[in-house]
Amino acid sequence: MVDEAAVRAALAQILDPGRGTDIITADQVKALTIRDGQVSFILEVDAARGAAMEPVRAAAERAVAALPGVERVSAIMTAHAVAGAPRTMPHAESPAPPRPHAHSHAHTAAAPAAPQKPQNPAGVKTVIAVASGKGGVGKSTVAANLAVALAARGKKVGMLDADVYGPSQPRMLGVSGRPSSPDGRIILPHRNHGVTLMSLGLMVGEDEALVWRGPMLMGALQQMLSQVQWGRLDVLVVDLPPGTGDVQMTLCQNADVAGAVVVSTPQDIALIDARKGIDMFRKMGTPILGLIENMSAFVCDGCGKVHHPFGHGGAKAEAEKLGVPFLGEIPLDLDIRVAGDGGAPIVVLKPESPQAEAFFAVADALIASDALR
Ligand SMILES: Nc1ncnc2c1ncn2[C@@H]1O[C@H](COP(=O)(O)OP(=O)(O)OP(=O)(O)O)[C@@H](O)[C@H]1O
Repeated sequence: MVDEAAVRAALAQILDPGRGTDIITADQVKALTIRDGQVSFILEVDAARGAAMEPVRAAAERAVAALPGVERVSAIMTAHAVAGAPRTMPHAESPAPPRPHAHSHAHTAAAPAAPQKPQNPAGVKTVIAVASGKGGVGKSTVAANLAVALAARGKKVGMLDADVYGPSQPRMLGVSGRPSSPDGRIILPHRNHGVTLMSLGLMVGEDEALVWRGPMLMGALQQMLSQVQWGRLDVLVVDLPPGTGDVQMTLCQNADVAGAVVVSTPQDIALIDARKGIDMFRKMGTPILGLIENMSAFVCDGCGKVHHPFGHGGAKAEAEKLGVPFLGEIPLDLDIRVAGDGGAPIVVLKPESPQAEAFFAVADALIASDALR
């Protein structure tokens, strides 16, 4: 297994001729992620030298690919924010998305085309990502309730379940069965609770998705973005896998993401991870629409007292510190879990409940933001 130190050591051999130092010393390598032999990172470059840096990016990718235990490398360049400059310089990877059964293929570096702004799927006005730095903080629960709350407010809503390591939206939105494809290319999504849904879980089953390898996952995500007949949508909510990695990058390269909503519990450790997530989106040039504190307060059934099992207010304080909007608190509540796990989110099941109100408040905050105008 390759580790971070080995990857950094390999990258420290790569010189940026423009600066005269190696890319590690120049602190140009960001968001380094290693997962099961798959390495991804961002190479931060000066906007003016973007094209000239492609050989450096390719060399960095090759250096890491040569390390024992590395199966695939994905390095993308981002430019420092300069007014009017492109946000991300996509590399040309797998333009034709493989079918779900396609064999994994080695990643090869290719020269980038002129920087271009990624396009949203046909008919989709706005794409919003729901992310978390850490697993199990309730990101999918929040995404599902947010989607149905936005639909209840009159928006045309789609949900793309890109949580490829544990696609749970079919279960949460009460949908099952493989989507049909009349011509073998266009995929017809399911629809329930006013939300149009597509999930890798519907194509291959929750368990099978777990054993997929990076390139297949990336191809499947591209396929879900481009081949699903989403129809006209005001907003496509994308439920991302936890953490920072390939899926997040692939999404930002393949859609014009209006912004990311980051879900965290009030705990320190979850917040540290949320911070990393926020950092990655910022590096990708994706705006942060706000932070949501999930599992915030717990109202005891017996005594009616409010408890804070994971602490309280951490996300709000963190949002202030990071200068991102705080979108609201969602209580830790048995009904939220039972409803979500049963296929009808609490916003659908008990729309008048205080728990549903909490989700509606977040949806309203988003509707009021620039992203959904
Ligand atoms: N506010 C809440 N109150 C009670 N239970 C919750 C709440 N939020 C989420 N849960 C429950 O916690 C579990 C994990 O939630 P969920 O799957 O949404 O998390 P996740 O962050 O998407 O996880 P993963 O990253 O593993 O996909 C689920 O059983 C869900 O019903």
